[in-house]
Amino acid sequence: MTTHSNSYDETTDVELDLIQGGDEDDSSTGHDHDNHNHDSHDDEYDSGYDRGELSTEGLDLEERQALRRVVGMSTELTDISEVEYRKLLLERVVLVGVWTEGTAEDTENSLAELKLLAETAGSEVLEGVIQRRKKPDPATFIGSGKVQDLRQLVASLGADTVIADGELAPAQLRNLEDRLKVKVVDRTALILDIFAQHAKSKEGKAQVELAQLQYMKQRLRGWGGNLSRQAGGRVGAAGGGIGGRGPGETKIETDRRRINTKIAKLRRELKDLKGSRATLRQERRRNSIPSVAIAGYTNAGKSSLLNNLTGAGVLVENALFATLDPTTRRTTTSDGRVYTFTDTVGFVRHLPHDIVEAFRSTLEEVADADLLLHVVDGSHPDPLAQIQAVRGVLAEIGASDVPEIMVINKADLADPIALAPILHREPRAVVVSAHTGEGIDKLKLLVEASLPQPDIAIDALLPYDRGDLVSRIHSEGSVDQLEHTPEGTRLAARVHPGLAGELAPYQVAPTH
Ligand SMILES: Nc1nc2c(ncn2[C@@H]2O[C@H](COP(=O)(O)OP(=O)(O)OP(=O)(O)O)[C@@H](O)[C@H]2O)c(=O)[nH]1
Repeated sequence: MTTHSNSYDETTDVELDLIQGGDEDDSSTGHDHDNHNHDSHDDEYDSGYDRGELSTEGLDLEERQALRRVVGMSTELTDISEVEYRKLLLERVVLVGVWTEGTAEDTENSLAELKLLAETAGSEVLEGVIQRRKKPDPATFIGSGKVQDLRQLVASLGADTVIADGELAPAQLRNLEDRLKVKVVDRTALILDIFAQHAKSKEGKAQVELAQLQYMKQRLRGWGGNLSRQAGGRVGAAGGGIGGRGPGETKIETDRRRINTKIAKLRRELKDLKGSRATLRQERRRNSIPSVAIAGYTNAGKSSLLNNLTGAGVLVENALFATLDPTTRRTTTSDGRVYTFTDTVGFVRHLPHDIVEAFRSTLEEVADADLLLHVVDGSHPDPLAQIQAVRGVLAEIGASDVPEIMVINKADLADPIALAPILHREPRAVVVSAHTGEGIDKLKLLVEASLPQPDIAIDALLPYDRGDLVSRIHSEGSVDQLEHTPEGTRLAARVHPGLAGELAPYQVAPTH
């Protein structure tokens, strides 16, 4: 990403324009690998089309009326072209970050990622500003002088939202809103908002709502008397724009007690849902079906990899956090043993703690797995930072001990020279492309070799009415010899302990 200023002065506040509008070359933003091209102010709404998120179906009556008021039309919503519609729904956003540690590039990468997050949430990013400071200003995040500059910038661009690249304390948020006169959102609220948009299952929705309520509860006091955050109060992709989706103002402004009651109710619901998920997992475990979890940074290509490995047909989107609900697919090893792949929620730098907590039961899929495929986007400018962020979350959910294979994806886009340091550090890494299929066979072999092996030798004679056990030996174990005798099927095989127990009555030789 190109910046307008090279003068990173340690002592003074330096403002960097990161995201350039209008005529600037988009390649300068350094993340065109994602095919996002939203920098222009006046066109380019195409990636929204790709994600198919322009459906007007989700709008309720109030939103339809609001939209009609805005365009001054008495016709039906469907008369408005999709592009017009999209323009009306976009929040016009200015990003602001504080560079306190690391290199300028780290801060720029973080802001570039914030831009993708904002676009995923359905915003149009007009400008990005970074201020060099020793630490964020406790009152206003950026220095008070810079707040004035930002206010002018916001006014001149006609922005309606400012997104801070960090988690704002309630007072910082209130002060910034007071001074900037527009809505202010932080990175955490933005991520929660994306999760709210993408949650599909009952469990996913409950998890997101729980995380949002926790976030809001801590900020109850900070929000009194500020700009309205009434859900549906402005035209937004799903009502209310960033920070307005999910539980709206009505819930927030009542009182802490009501929020606590709701939190308790959600926790109970989640406990029940967790129970059924655990039963399924136990069932898999009882049958000793090995499980492989696919984890990694958001947009690394986890769903694409699952599709390539299993033909799962899972939706793949060039959007952050497209998958929130775990998807499990069965597959077989080359010698016919059944095992599963589970694709789960993507990770991101500074994944809000409330999210990790709320998604704990989902993330336990990863902690419980026999093997972990850690997918890395090999074409990303800073894959090592992503690897670090993922490992941080893995540690937080107790999954550090799960044996891991690192899968460096998007080999078709990646620069082999840039991958060298990762391959050096991660000797078990496999380079693949979920798109071209490069490296996938090698990965499959490595996965098969890393699965827990059935290791109890049996020699059983199974009567012909126990064909069910014969097929289980085939799918769960490894058959060495098979013979059809007048009394039944005689099998020498290696199986897992659970199956060995069930076969005990049919043993013709002691186990060893
Ligand atoms: N060129 C290229 N693009 C890929 C490859 N694998 C995935 N992609 C693209 O990367 C984007 C993200 O892919 P997904 O499979 O949805 O990634 P994910 O990790 O499941 O994403 P989240 O669910 O958002 O965390 C999509 O646009 C894919 O088409 C690859 O091997 N090569």
